[in-house]
Amino acid sequence: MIPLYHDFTDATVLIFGGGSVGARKAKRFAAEADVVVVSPTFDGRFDDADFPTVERIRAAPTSATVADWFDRVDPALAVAATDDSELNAAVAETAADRDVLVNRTDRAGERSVGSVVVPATVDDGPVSVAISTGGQSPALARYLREQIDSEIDEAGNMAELTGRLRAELKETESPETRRAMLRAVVRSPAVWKALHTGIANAEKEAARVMQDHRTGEDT
Ligand SMILES: C[C@@]1(CC(=O)O)c2cc3[nH]c(cc4nc(cc5[nH]c(cc(n2)[C@H]1CCC(=O)O)[C@@](C)(CC(=O)O)[C@@H]5CCC(=O)O)C(CC(=O)O)=C4CCC(=O)O)c(CCC(=O)O)c3CC(=O)O
Ligand SMILES: NC(=O)C1=CN([C@@H]2O[C@H](COP(=O)(O)OP(=O)(O)OC[C@H]3O[C@@H](n4cnc5c(N)ncnc54)[C@H](O)[C@@H]3O)[C@@H](O)[C@H]2O)C=CC1
Repeated sequence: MIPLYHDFTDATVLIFGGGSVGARKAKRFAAEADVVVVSPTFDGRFDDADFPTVERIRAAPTSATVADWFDRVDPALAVAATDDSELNAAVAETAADRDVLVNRTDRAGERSVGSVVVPATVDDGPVSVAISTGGQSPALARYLREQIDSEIDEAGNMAELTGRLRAELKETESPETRRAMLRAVVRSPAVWKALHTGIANAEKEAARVMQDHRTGEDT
């Protein structure tokens, strides 16, 4: 399995199963995609006040009718999240036939081409860290996510700050100098510390680090 980030803007994700797992995946994908959930029953968390907008269709597809739902919805990704492993298998098979990505939630191994796993993720602004245990231990993925979450405080602001500096330095510096300066800024404890007190302070500290670097001083 090779990690990739996939853009789901304007794409549809079709989820079979409206239980707790279907709800978790629906919430995840609704951050970007149009989500359609097909299920005879829906978990209470679909009614939570902060639950994103998803289309709920009350129906119980069978292995014979799964393909009709693919025709109707034309998804970029299908999620098999029912508690019926035969139906989940039919979803995976139909997706494979149509070159549609598939996330099978009731399987940790025996994946086929086009299958994806949903990692545990930490987001901070434009920064996102994804953790997979290769399907071995989702509980560990969750634990590591919690650890990393507290460790990358301010990473989003650091990304925005160095993103801006990077654009500026592209105009003025050689690639070698730019790389050395940006590496120095993201490694500077003083810049990380300054981020906690506001972006303006961090900008000043970064300018100092870059200047020190330009004149060859130790940063
Ligand atoms: C293969 C994968 C397929 C996929 O869903 O993409 C998969 C499969 C299975 N999960 C199972 C169980 C649990 N899953 C979680 C939690 C998460 N599971 C997620 C992903 C994945 N789960 C993919 C692999 C990711 C990887 O590579 O590590 C996370 C990371 C992302 C998300 O789902 O959003 C999310 C944490 C989100 C977060 O908190 O950040 C917990 C922990 C908990 O709930 O506290 C438990 C109970 C403890 C345990 O069993 O470990 C079972 C057994 C079901 C049964 O008992 O029948 C199967 C099927 C099987 O193992 O056969
Ligand atoms: N990947 C993961 O992170 C996890 C995966 N699982 C797996 O996911 C499966 C679902 O787990 P939960 O959501 O907790 O179960 P659940 O029992 O809460 O939900 C199952 C849902 O599937 C629906 N369903 C049943 N037949 C259907 C059909 N023919 N078409 C569409 N929907 C149908 C049910 O109405 C229900 O809403 C479990 O069987 C388990 O194997 C469980 C825990 C975590």
